[in-house]
Amino acid sequence: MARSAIGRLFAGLRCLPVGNTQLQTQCSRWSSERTGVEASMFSHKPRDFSLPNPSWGEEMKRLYKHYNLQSEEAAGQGEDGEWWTRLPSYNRSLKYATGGVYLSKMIQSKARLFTRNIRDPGAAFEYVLFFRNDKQRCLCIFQAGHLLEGPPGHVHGGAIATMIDTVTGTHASLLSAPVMTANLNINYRSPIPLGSTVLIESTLDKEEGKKKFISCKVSSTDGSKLHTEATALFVSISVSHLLRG
Ligand SMILES: CCCCCCCC(=O)SCCNC(=O)CCNC(=O)[C@H](O)C(C)(C)COP(=O)(O)OP(=O)(O)OC[C@H]1O[C@@H](n2cnc3c(N)ncnc32)[C@H](O)[C@@H]1OP(=O)(O)O
Repeated sequence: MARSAIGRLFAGLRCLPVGNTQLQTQCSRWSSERTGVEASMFSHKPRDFSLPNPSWGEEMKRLYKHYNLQSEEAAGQGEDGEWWTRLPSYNRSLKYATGGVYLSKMIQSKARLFTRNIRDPGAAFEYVLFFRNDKQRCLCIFQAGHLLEGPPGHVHGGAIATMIDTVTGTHASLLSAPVMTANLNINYRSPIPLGSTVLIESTLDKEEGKKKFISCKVSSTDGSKLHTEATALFVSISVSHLLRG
């Protein structure tokens, strides 16, 4: 399938070197023309926010180790797709992919990904995403920081929606970037305690032309409690759609 230029650029962004050969192999399939894009995007090596930091609690670290070990083992064996692959995560997009002919140069240079713009580690969104190609599933380990409070002691519904959009949006982007969220339906079943770690899992339900239907659930790490359920629709867009403003 032909990829749009901006699709290749998004793919290039996702495929920055992370020391994971499996991911790089996979990425080179997603983006056959990434050479040159990586080097020109950043003047220095960007921080990968999906790596552990001192704010991570025991449960976050335990789950990260569990899935990352599979990711590393798979990379070592040169296997592709049958294991979880950790997805790196950066806090900025390409300046010409931030969209909008009305953006000033100042705003373009300061634009940062919403979920990765708090300097204080652990204060807001701490998360790491893994992808399993054969099962078409994304899994996110999410630790909700103190700045995400909604009801006392619990996570804000908008913050939960943000994470669901992030996980399902990343999932849809892996299928065919670039995409935009057209519809997001959320059922909040039980509150998420602030500071806790939860699992967010997404599954591809079906693809229809430009449309990707993805479902998602947020649950406690032992699987005993369902916090949130959602369905999302993503629509593939063209370069001109982002540049329209
Ligand atoms: C790294 C972190 C990843 C995070 C990911 C975050 C992603 C986001 O949050 S994106 C920001 C929020 N989303 C937006 O701002 C999108 C605003 N909406 C739009 O730009 C457009 O309406 C857009 C792109 C969704 C669809 O427009 P367009 O490309 O013209 O598609 P269009 O031709 O109208 O529709 C295509 C198909 O989708 C369907 N569709 C479009 N919107 C909807 C909708 N809201 N509900 C149901 N179906 C819809 C149409 O019916 C059509 O179906 P079919 O092909 O069967 O006839």
